Amino acid sequence: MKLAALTDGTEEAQVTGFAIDHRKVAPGTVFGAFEGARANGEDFIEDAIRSGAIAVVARPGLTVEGATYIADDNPRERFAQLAAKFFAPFPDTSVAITGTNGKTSCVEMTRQLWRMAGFHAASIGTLGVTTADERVTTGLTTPDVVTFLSNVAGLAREGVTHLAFEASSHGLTQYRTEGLKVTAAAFTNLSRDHLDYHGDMAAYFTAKIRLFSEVLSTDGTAVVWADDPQSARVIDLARERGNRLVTVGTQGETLRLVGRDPTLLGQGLTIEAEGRTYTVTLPLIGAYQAANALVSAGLVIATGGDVAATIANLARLQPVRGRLERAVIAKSGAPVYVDYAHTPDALEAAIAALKPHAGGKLIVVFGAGGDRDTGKRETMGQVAVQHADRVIVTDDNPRTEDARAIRCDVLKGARGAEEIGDRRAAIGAAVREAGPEDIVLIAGKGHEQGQIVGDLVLPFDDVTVARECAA
Ligand SMILES: CC(=O)N[C@H]1[C@@H](OP(=O)(O)OP(=O)(O)OC[C@H]2O[C@@H](n3ccc(=O)[nH]c3=O)[C@H](O)[C@@H]2O)O[C@H](CO)[C@@H](O)[C@@H]1O[C@H](C)C(=O)N[C@@H](C)C(=O)N[C@H](CCC(=O)O)C(=O)O
Ligand SMILES: Nc1ncnc2c1ncn2[C@@H]1O[C@H](COP(=O)(O)OP(=O)(O)OP(=O)(O)O)[C@@H](O)[C@H]1O
Repeated sequence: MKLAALTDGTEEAQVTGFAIDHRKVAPGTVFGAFEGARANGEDFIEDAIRSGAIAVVARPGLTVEGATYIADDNPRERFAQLAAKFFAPFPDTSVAITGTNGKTSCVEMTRQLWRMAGFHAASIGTLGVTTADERVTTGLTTPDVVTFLSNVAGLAREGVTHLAFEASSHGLTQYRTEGLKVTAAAFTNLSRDHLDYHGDMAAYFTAKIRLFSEVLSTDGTAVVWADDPQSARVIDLARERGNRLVTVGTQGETLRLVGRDPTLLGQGLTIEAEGRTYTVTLPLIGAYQAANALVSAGLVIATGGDVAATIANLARLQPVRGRLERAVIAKSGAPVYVDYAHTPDALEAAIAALKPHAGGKLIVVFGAGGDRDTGKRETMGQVAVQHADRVIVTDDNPRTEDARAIRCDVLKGARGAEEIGDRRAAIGAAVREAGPEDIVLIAGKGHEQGQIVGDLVLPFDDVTVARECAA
């Protein structure tokens, strides 16, 4: 493709690709030079041109010699728009999910629900680029703009028509997904996070809400978890812009959750929609998984899905990897869950989610990582003993620290807890000793596949180990 086709100019040079890192520039590349948090891409313009860049997108006022200079007050946005023209076409239906928690769960569930409805669907997020056949990790929740747009185009070439992706606040601030038409956007919730990057809550919320104020197509639909205190602002914004609205939750109007009955293995949901009442058994547990399932159903309905069929399909949702994932049912009948919770808040949320489902004891196995925030260890111990009935403190990526010393820190807050350093032995004790009405929670690793000891990553998967212990 000629550069002129992208810029509407007259440049004859052939574009071969896009890059925002000068080390990835090849002959024919359009280079985006942006000021970042750690480095300034403008410092690498000359290197990029030496490597063959034919155009540079950057802020106005620079001296660029030897390549076409595309100056723009918002170079990240301009770069993304040009890259989108280069990489297009994309799937017809692309939806984005933002919020502090629940993004990964929602993209996974939305993809599953679309597939059940017969669409060729994919998702992009923390767990990677996922299709029916494979999952490829990118390392970020919202990949950088070139990785994102090239992957989305690749999915379209494979025949994917429906894409759900996570829009992190970093991704939104850095215009990583610009240029892709977003047909529906969902908001899950807002709580404190990432203030190191955004500065304060107002800036963080502004970053998130850009999904609705600028990224969502003006003829698109806003899907909102209406029970969150910040949802009113998203709803107001959607109304101001004339977007269609789908609201879900106990305060929702499109899908109103009027009943939730936790059982040992799932939860019955009663949902009012379009003047009818539906009941469905969600095979996932915890109030927030019900919330994520409803947001995902909202997205599917927002993109043309049938209301009754979508609600019925909730009964067939598979757990998201490492997110309150039921690994196995112990011989006694006790379900064993694996969750990624590795902070005090997340541990408390995971225990709170499971507690109403347990007729007997809630048994928690967890540890704290080495070479990381030491302050959270005692608090995690406190949270565990306060909310669970039996607590086993074990190892979780001790890294270069003494594993016993880490456990000791956790145990300072966890009076009455047991200590079993070896993670396999700890999981084994919990799984074998759980009674028929009990629930086991193995927290901390979720989808991760290793135990980091020193500089070594020893293969370790909580789900596999739980299954082996239950066999
Ligand atoms: C804070 C942040 O988001 N950083 C990301 C961002 O960096 P930045 O634009 O600030 O880049 P920088 O390192 O200051 O460099 C500026 C520019 O110079 C370029 N450069 C830099 C060095 C060089 O030698 N040559 C060169 O060309 C860089 O490619 C960049 O374009 O752009 C880089 C290239 O795309 C990303 O790799 C980098 O992600 C870092 C590794 C990261 O850890 N990001 C995390 C915080 C993140 O984005 N997380 C979110 C949210 C996760 C969540 O919700 O939990 C996510 O979406 O994953
Ligand atoms: N709707 C929700 N409301 C509150 N907490 C939630 C919700 N969904 C998930 N969580 C909590 O957040 C954790 C992470 O869930 P999930 O991975 O879906 O979120 P995320 O926004 O993608 O976060 P990350 O990018 O860190 O993976 C869960 O283990 C749970 O503790």
